Amino acid sequence: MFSEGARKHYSFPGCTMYDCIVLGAGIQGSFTAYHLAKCGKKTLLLEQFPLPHTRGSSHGQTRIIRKAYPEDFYTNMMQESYQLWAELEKDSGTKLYRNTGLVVWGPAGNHELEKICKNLENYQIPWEHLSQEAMKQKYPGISLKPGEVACWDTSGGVLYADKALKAVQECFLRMGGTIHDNEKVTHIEPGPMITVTTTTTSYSAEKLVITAGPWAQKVLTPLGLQLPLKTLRINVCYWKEKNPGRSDILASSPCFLAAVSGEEHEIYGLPSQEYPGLIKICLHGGNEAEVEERDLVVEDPKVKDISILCRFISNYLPDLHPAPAVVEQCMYTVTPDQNAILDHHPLHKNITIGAGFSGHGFKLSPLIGKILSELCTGAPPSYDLKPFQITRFK
Ligand SMILES: Cc1cc2nc3c(=O)[nH]c(=O)nc-3n(C[C@H](O)[C@H](O)[C@H](O)COP(=O)(O)OP(=O)(O)OC[C@H]3O[C@@H](n4cnc5c(N)ncnc54)[C@H](O)[C@@H]3O)c2cc1C
Ligand SMILES: O=C(O)[C@@H]1CCCCN1
Repeated sequence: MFSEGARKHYSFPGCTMYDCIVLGAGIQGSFTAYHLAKCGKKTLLLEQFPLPHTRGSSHGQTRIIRKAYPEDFYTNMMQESYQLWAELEKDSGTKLYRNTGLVVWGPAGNHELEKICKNLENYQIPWEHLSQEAMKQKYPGISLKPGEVACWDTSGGVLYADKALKAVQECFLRMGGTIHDNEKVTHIEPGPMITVTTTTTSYSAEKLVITAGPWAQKVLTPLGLQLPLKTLRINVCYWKEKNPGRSDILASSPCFLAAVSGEEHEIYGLPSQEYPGLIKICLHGGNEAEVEERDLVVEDPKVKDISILCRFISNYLPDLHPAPAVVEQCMYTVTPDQNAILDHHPLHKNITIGAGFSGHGFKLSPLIGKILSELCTGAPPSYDLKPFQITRFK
């Protein structure tokens, strides 16, 4: 180990030293690097692709933000996450959040829906119960079925995802951080001083954080760690009005989550943003796919996501064409319980891992970055991390 003074001057030939290296400049790695730089750590953020890119999980213009969660720890964490988003808006001078409200609907008595309402109530977050009739008044374009009810989370809305990623990376650079993009990490040599080799050169650091998104398992296998992560290819679908400008679905749509009876997966939607005249509605799920091979669709998909969505549109949003107008792709990395992994490598304690955000990690990312930076520097964690520990998997 080097003393603080020695460290400033020491470097292996061709091997620059940092306090911390963060592998992966998606939203989680970028926020981790930002928090590390905020703590005064000399931090390098490494990214395999030229930035910005669309091959991982953090691209695109929009993501849902909400406090409505069935798990109370998420509702609790979202309170601070909203504050951190507001701080980033202020620091970057960029608007990143649009408050549209969020509707969650499902059959009356649905267990998850009841837990959501209970959490909003317990945390004193303004919310409303909406009957089928009340929904018809508020959102005539959404047609609930008899026996279905909704919960209205007033804090819900849209995060401008690509602007957020750019903003956090710019703030990190302004604090003295370093980003090297177009530079893939090809080897990690663990030890008290970790050596990270890339396609360009080598670096060393006392601490490493791995936030590799759908590449996480590929990075962790050579480090002797197998995690129960699955990578899913998600079809991001945009839908058009049958009579453009005639219904008010595009103008007044909230964000929504729907638990449809008889369907295994949730469906979600966001107001029109990316493509004028189109609204984004997707399945919270997809088919397993290797991240590098996601464009090579060879077999019949197990999850018939597009047909499920077409059926849903016909039943619930009859003013829209029941066939997608645009389909794009994104990747989920899911764990068996859909909670992320935020933990140290079991053998190499100076390596911290953030993985498996299971399709809902964007809204939490300012806080995830803070938690990963705490794990990395050895500061006491701000939250109980039991739901995120590796040891929960047998
Ligand atoms: C369709 C879709 C909809 C979603 N909707 C929502 C939503 O509404 N609300 C919400 O909160 N969340 C949502 N999410 C989830 C959220 O977007 C993800 O949880 C989040 O983006 C994950 O970020 P990440 O940094 O872990 O992964 P990524 O963004 O994939 O970042 C990982 C990075 O690591 C880099 N990398 C990997 N290996 C290497 C290597 N060897 N060397 C260098 N770099 C490497 C990759 O290139 C990549 O840039 C959604 C996700 C998808 C796909
Ligand atoms: O994180 C969210 O709020 C949504 C829920 C549905 C799937 C996509 N992500």
